[in-house]
Amino acid sequence: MIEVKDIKKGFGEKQVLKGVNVKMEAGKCNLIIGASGSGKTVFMKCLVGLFEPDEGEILYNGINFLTMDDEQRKDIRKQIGMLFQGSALFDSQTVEQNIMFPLDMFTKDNYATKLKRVNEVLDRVKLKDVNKKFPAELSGGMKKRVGIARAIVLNPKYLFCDEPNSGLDPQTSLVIDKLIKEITVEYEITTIVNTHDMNSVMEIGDHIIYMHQGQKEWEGNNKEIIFSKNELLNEFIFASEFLKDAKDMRMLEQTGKIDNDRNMDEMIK
Ligand SMILES: Nc1ncnc2c1ncn2[C@@H]1O[C@H](COP(=O)(O)OP(=O)(O)OP(=O)(O)O)[C@@H](O)[C@H]1O
Repeated sequence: MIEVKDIKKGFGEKQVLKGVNVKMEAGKCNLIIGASGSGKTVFMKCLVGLFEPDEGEILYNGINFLTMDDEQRKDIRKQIGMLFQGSALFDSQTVEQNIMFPLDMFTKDNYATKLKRVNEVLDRVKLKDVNKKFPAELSGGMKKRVGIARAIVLNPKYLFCDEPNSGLDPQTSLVIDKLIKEITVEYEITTIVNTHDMNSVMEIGDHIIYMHQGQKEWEGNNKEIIFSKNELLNEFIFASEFLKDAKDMRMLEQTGKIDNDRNMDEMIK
């Protein structure tokens, strides 16, 4: 679990995070949503230690990340897997070398042990016969799977995903979302996803945090978001056709003008 207590972060005069409080539990996909510039990336960067907040606490399983010494921080970093936008694979390295990289960095295992682990995670993300391929030879969806395999190769307790669906078609996005969700549940990972993808919100949003101008404006799950009466959230949602349709459908249902749950269930499945 990650618990964030009242973190604030500014750059010069500009206050970007204005006191964010949130708890993100293990085994759940915690999605950060919000308009461009609302502070999602700054928030994520504070959580992983790329930015130092000006105030507040970030507790990793109860221990404050911000007051840890370098060794303790290194320990936490080992427990963090990261899936970057665009997968961020090393182009000049094979899939196997890409996934082995964190093992080379953080373990003293021999090659055979590392290869066994690489093959285990490749198997988990359902990729076959790609060990010796280079990223350029893979589709966008396959690259994401390699990115996920690399992010989980050290058995992380925490997984950070920055726009995991960027550049993917809707069908491939769905497959990647499901994979992230399955892995989160299976290995009890605390997963944090920064996303603009409203399909993801509905698909894997166990816990959705809506950021507005550096503050947590709303939180809830993918069922609750449909009923939310928060005006700022609704305004944000209504910019997305998909969620707007889902909300409209639910409202029609509630006013008795539609007596069919099936369509709605299909939409929010
Ligand atoms: N290193 C920095 N120095 C100064 N200002 C910054 C820095 N990083 C971010 N900001 C500012 O913080 C604000 C929030 O930026 P952030 O990148 O967190 O937004 P976001 O919600 O992630 O947006 P997007 O969805 O477009 O990625 C912006 O006004 C941005 O200009």
